[in-house]
Amino acid sequence: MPETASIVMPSLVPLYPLREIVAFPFMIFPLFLNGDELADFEELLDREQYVALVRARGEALPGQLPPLCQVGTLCKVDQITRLPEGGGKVLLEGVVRVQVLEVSRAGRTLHARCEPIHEFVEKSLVSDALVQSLNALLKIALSYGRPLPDDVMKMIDLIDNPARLADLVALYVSLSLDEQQQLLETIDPLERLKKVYMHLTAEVQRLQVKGEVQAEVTKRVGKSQKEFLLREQMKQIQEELGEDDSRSAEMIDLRRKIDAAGMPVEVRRIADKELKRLERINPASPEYTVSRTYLDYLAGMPWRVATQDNNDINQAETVLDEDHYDLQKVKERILEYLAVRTLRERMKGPILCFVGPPGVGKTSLGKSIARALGRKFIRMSLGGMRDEAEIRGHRRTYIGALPGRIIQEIYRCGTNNPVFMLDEVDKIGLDFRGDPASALLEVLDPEQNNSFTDHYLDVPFDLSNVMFITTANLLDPVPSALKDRMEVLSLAGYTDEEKEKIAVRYLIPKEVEENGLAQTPPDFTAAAIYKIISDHTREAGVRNLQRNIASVCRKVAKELTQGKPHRETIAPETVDEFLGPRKFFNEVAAERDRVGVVTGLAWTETGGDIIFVEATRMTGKRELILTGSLGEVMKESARAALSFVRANCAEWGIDEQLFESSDIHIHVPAGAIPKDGPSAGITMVTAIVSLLSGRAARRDVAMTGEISLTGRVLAIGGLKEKVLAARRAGVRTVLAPARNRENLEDIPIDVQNELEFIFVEDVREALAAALQ
Ligand SMILES: Nc1ncnc2c1ncn2[C@@H]1O[C@H](COP(=O)(O)OP(=O)(O)OP(=O)(O)O)[C@@H](O)[C@H]1O
Repeated sequence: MPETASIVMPSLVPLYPLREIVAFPFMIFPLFLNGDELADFEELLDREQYVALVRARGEALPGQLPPLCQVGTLCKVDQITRLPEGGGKVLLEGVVRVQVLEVSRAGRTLHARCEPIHEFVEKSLVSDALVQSLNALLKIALSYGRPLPDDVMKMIDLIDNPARLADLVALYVSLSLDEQQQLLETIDPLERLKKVYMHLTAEVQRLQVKGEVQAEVTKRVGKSQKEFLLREQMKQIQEELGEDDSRSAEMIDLRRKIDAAGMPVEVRRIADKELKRLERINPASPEYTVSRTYLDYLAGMPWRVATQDNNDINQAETVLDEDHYDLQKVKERILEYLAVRTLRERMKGPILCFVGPPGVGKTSLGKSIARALGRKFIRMSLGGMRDEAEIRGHRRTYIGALPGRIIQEIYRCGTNNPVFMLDEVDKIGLDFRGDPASALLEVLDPEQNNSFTDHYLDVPFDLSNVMFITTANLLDPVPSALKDRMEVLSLAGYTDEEKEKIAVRYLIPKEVEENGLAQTPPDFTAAAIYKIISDHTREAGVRNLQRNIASVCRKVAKELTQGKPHRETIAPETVDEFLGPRKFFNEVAAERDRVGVVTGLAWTETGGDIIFVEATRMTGKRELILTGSLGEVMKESARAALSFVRANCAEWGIDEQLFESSDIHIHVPAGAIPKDGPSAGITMVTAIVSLLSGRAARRDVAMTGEISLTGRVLAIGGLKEKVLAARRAGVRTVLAPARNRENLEDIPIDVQNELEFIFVEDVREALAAALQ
């Protein structure tokens, strides 16, 4: 590169106006010219080696000089290359700044009288600091992505002349043509260096902001792209590690399931997060199974799957009638319930609760409701449930944790609006592991169950479309908070006649079909059915009746396959033959009347039953002994009975002294079965009076009623069940509280006709009727 000091300027130099660039000293640059321009340029040079390149701020007006700047750069022409497509490339090298003193035109060429601008730089602390700062700043710009060729960077490192450094760096800072020209015109090198420094600082700031914006944009826009890339990379890593494709296939499958599950947004977010976690877990670790099972549950829950309801009430009525005999009141109430549900889209209505002894059709009514509505049916027993987690599930932090039974059943059934029958709400327990009843309340309460949160699932699931129905054998033990939310429908039990009809219309066809006898159905005679009912079953419902019919059918099937003659008719003798000796006897009819033994009527889980209250007396010290698994209430009613008899003993000719010298023992046999309730009061009074007065009690008179200390007889519950039990046991007369007279209408007419009913207000009336 020529040194500026060595240049001897000719008096006139060719001048070439530049429009698109500003030429700087030390700059090596090409100038591309078309054919005409090249011809002009060559004419201009006319064997000269130097040319002054000066910026023109616009086109020349005809006959005038172009508007030229005052400062330009004297350049050396290194090479002219003609290009094949026409025109050419002139390679130039900046030598020195020149001040243009005068311009002259000769034809199409310009010449100028110029003066070189010599720069003298004295090195100083300021110039050193500026050079260093500029160097450092350049490196920062470089780190922000400002492109700078390696050799230029090296060159910059070597230059310690501020004037040259300023000119060189100026070439690599983004500047407008005007800014470049200004720099060219700044003669003081330190001043120029400062300006370059300012421009570079501004550029670094721009780069920094641009970098931040870009990073933000990349973060947002590129997230999915990044995920894609990462996933691809992971796939490659897995392949290299030899992990087979089945895992990625499993993930794809799981993702597809999650996509198809129709989860609410919040749940979807959790599922996606869990899936990402799963992808990172080693499939051999137990954690993998835990996470996988959880995702299976999330994806498998019927978030949006529901069956279409059939709202045709007439059709529902037909289904209920098809499946069940009688039960008019209950069916009527069910239909009303369904009708209201149809009219009101989202009924926050009561939960139906079927109460009654086993085998009266509670479960099968639930099934029929599901069939009528076209919904799926789930049945779940709450009996003996003590742990809240059985309903609400365990948190996933527990090893082997699973959702509660409610969510499990919904998951299994695959729709979010099944008919869900919760059996035995009266048997639900409570202990240190929590209160399942309160968890159940959350499930059943229409106010809260649209966001039921199972501990395992840990996200809310809407149970408000589920139709819950509960069943219980007895209503009393049902927790009152639950009772409040339920509408109770009682199913009391059947008379023998009803049972016979149920057998003929429903149970026998069902069992015949079940046992493969549809082609050759045996004909059960009415007498045979009655025989099964009275000799082989003692129940309020028809469960055992169905079992015995099934047993008969199996035996017929066995004979048929053994090639024995086909039994076309099942007569009472056939029943004897197939089912063996009778299992139940008419205790009451068979027994003789005794002193101190009285027939009572009790209401138990299995319906009504007869009990015997026995009283006996020993010499002693006025002690009352009570045995037979009696509950507290029953014990109290025994004490009240004794007090009443003692207070009024003269009425029945009993010596008061007898109480002073006696211990009285009251026992209620079937001692293993717990008994409770106040309704045996009247029976206890009768047993004590019978014992102490020596008058035998009529065995075929059965009684029920609570007593007050004055002898008033108070109302009791479950009269229908008790009456049916009395009839089964062969009782002829039923003594009941006068206040229960209205319940008589629940009792079938044929039963009413068969039994004598005595409604009493005072226990004395009962004594008169029962004692001989
Ligand atoms: N009124 C009826 N008409 C026709 N079949 C009946 C009737 N009542 C009961 N059944 C039949 O008796 C059988 C037992 O009934 P189900 O299982 O519904 O009793 P449940 O009351 O639910 O007993 P549990 O309390 O033990 O669950 C079923 O096969 C049912 O179809």
